[in-house]
Amino acid sequence: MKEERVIRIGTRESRLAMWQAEYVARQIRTSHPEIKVELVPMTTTGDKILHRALDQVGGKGLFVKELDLALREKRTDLSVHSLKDVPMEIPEDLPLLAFTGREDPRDAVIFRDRNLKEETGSKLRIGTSSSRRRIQLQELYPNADFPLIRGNVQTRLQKVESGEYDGTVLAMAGLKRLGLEDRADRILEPDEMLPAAGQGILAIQGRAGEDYSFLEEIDDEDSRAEALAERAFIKVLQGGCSAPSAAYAKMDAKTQALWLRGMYCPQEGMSYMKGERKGTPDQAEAIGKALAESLKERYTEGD
Ligand SMILES: NCc1[nH]cc(CCC(=O)O)c1CC(=O)O
Repeated sequence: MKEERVIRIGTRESRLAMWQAEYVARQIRTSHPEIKVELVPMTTTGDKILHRALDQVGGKGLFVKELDLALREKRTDLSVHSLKDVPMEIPEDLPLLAFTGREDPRDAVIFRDRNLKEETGSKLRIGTSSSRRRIQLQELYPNADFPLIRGNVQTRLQKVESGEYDGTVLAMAGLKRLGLEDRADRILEPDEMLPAAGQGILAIQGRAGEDYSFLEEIDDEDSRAEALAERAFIKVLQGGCSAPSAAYAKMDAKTQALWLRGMYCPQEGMSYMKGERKGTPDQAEAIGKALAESLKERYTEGD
């Protein structure tokens, strides 16, 4: 008798991370009913340190280290991540194998009271821990304060509900996955708030040199091109890891052109610059690099 293949998926324990891992598990089971898929939930260092901005305690890598170790020790076979939390440098032995179809890439503002969304001139307290969100929010709510807020999606929503903050910003992708999209009081279009690289896409990571052909049905070509362009852009600009940056690429379904928009700001407090560039999906990384270089150049020329 053929032995049953078991695939164990490592995931963070938050409700959002668990939903995402279960989503990938379901997709594998659907396209490969012969495979048994199990989740292996883990607490990561990033989840334990809740009182400081991530920028200050080591960045995105904190959410990934424990999952990487589990893959290397073969306690798991795959990790599922929100691509936006995956560092730009990936260890060679643990490649990203597949990218899921993109969920809503936009951000949304959630207010204590829905009417506050019109109060663009008021001194609101809008909690965020992301410099990308903060510097773009400043344009929309110029008189607001942006105190630090940490915790998972539900915790942040509770902190707004309790009145600790007047509002916060969350990704639509997370809200939708958790069935909380009703909470979005003001959805921000990419022109108003350029998303983080990878926002809305799930990345599936595994060990180099193993057979992961069962992921073929999951891997989404458009997401892959968008992810590569966005991440190539950020990689060029990542001098200090706390530099605010944003990148959003979109495959045009009709023309099959790949559009990339990016934001560059060398350091919070300095002015930022946005630009865009178009190409074909096979040029994804080149487009990202080229846009980053050109924004850098324009910036230093004082344009
Ligand atoms: N930093 C936490 C995080 N990582 C990914 C998402 C949303 C889901 C996604 O982008 O796919 C969130 C929550 C948020 O920023 O609101």
